[in-house]
Amino acid sequence: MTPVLAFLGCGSMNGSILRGVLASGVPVDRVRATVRSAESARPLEEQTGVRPYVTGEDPEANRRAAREADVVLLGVKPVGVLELAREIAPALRPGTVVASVAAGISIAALERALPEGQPVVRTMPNTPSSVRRGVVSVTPGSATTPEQTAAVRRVLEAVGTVVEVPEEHVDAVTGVSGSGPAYVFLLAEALQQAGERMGLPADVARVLARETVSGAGELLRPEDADPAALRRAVTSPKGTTDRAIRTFQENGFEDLVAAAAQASADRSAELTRELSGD
Ligand SMILES: NC(=O)C1=CN([C@@H]2O[C@H](COP(=O)(O)OP(=O)(O)OC[C@H]3O[C@@H](n4cnc5c(N)ncnc54)[C@H](O)[C@@H]3O)[C@@H](O)[C@H]2O)C=CC1
Ligand SMILES: O=C(O)[C@@H]1CCC=N1
Repeated sequence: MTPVLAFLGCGSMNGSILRGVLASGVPVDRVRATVRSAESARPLEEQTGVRPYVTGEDPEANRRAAREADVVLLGVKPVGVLELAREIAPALRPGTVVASVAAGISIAALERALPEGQPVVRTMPNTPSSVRRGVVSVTPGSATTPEQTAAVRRVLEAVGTVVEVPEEHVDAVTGVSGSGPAYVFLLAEALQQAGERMGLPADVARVLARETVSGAGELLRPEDADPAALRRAVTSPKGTTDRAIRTFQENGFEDLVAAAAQASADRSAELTRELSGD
């Protein structure tokens, strides 16, 4: 039997996982969702068929969804996660697994906010989950059994690739794949701007940039795809790409990407100190 999944706080990230889960064939009646207002509820219901519980109309909304769930996914902004955990604590059954998608909320902090022994899984997903092309890390809590971790893995495997990591690696995962889609979109924006600067009409530059980034992504899709080999296949010796790649490298492209990923990871660690108290 498919477990009942409750998406508490259904914005960008939890909404992406919810959409991916439904696209994988999980029936709507196995899904619960909560949002704050009727304005957010309407588009979610229209797009997914899930009728969310609205916290602004029903103060019991989060507890109601949590009570009905086998797996709860906490999807509010980091600053609200522990408060939400404390709010739903009285409604949880002992075996309900509480998964958090939040940056900066440690397993210890989450466990302190929940009833003793409550199974917890910390995850770091990304938004391509909505089209079932996410990649997500999972880290089980101290009271979480392998079966309970497997239950969360099954939910997330429906929306992408799952890796299990120790908690000390979560900041780095955040720097690479949690924030990573934004780096790729930034590249698409920059390519579009470059096209426009060279005189292309905006609509042409836009389609060239979008299709280049998403088409290149498709080539990377097979498990054995090698980005360096794919790059070499575009790069003729002394040709146009060779000149462009040299320009990237002479201007510190790899170091820039490493610094950006590190900045995301550092912010994740900083959030943990600010919000989790450990
Ligand atoms: N956006 C992303 O690409 C990623 C986000 N995350 C994590 O996901 C979490 C959510 O981030 P986003 O989805 O970007 O933010 P968001 O603002 O789009 O979504 C949060 C949603 O929760 C709702 N909400 C707030 N308080 C609530 C409450 N008490 N009860 C019910 N709903 C409530 C808000 O109205 C909003 O719709 C964060 O903790 C973030 O660290 C993790 C990985 C990637
Ligand atoms: O920007 C953020 O803080 C969240 C976490 C990873 C991606 N988005």
